[in-house]
Amino acid sequence: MEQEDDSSPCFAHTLVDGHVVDPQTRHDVSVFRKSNRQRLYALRQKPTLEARQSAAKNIADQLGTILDDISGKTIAAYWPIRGELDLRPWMEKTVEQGAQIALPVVVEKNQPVEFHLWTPDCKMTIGNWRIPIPADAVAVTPDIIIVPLLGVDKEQHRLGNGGGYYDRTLAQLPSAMTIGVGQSFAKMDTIYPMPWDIPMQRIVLADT
Ligand SMILES: Nc1nc2c(c(=O)[nH]1)N(C=O)[C@@H](CNc1ccc(C(=O)N[C@@H](CCC(=O)O)C(=O)O)cc1)CN2
Ligand SMILES: Nc1ncnc2c1ncn2[C@@H]1O[C@H](COP(=O)(O)OP(=O)(O)OP(=O)(O)O)[C@@H](O)[C@H]1O
Repeated sequence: MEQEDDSSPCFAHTLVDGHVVDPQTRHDVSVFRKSNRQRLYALRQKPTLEARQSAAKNIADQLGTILDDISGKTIAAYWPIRGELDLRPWMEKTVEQGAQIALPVVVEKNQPVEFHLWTPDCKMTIGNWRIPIPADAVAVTPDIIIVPLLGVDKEQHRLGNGGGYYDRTLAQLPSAMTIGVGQSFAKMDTIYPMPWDIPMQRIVLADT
C-alpha cells in the first residue's frame, strides 16, 4: 500500500498563468481584496471636487519631479473612472512637452490591455465597462506606465479593480517604468501578494 507522509505530493492546487496557487489561499485572498475594494471605493466618494483637483495637481507636480525629460517618451496614463484622480490636465501638458500619451484599452476580456494613442483633441468612444477610449485604435508600447491604484501595500503591490489587467500587461512589458498613483488613504499593510502581483517601481500619493 502506498504510504502517505509529509513528503507526498499535494495535488490540491490550481495553475494561474503557470503559477501554482493553493485554492484555499486564493479564495481567502480574493475575499479579502473584494472587501477592501468596497471599503476603498467608498472612501473615494468622500473628498470634494476641490480636494480631488488639488490632489491631482499635487500628483502632477510629483510626476514632473520624477520624470524630468519626457520629450519623445511614450507614457501610458488613464481616463479617470470610479473616483480615480483626474490627471487629464497633466496629460495635456505632457503632450505639449513632446511626449506621447496612450490609454489602456481592454481589447479582450482577461487578456493584457493594449495602449492606444491619445491626444487632447482626439475623438473618444466607449469601451468595456463604459470606459472612454480613443476612437482610432493606434496601439503603442509605453516606456512609462502611470497605473491608477485603489490600494497599495508596503511592498508597492497594487490593488486595482479586480480584473488582473495591469498584472497581465506588466508581465509582458518588463522594461517599462511603472508609477502607481492614488490617494493617501490607499495605503494598506499588505494585499497578500499572489505570484502574479507585480510591484510598482514608484508610488505617488496625495492627500484629499
Ligand atoms: N481608468 C482606468 N482605466 C482602465 C483600468 C483602470 O484601472 N482604470 N483598467 C485596469 O485594469 C482596465 C479596466 N479594468 C477593469 C477591471 C475590472 C473591472 C470590473 O468591473 N470588475 C468587477 C469586479 C471583478 C472582481 O472583483 O472579481 C466589478 O467591479 O464588477 C472594471 C475595469 C483598463 N482601463
Ligand atoms: N498574469 C496573469 N495571468 C493570468 N491571470 C492573472 C494574471 N494576473 C492576474 N490574474 C487573474 O486576475 C484576477 C484578479 O487579479 P487581482 O486581484 O490582482 O486584480 P487587480 O490587480 O486588482 O486588477 P486590475 O489590474 O484589473 O485593476 C486574479 O484572480 C488572477 O486569477
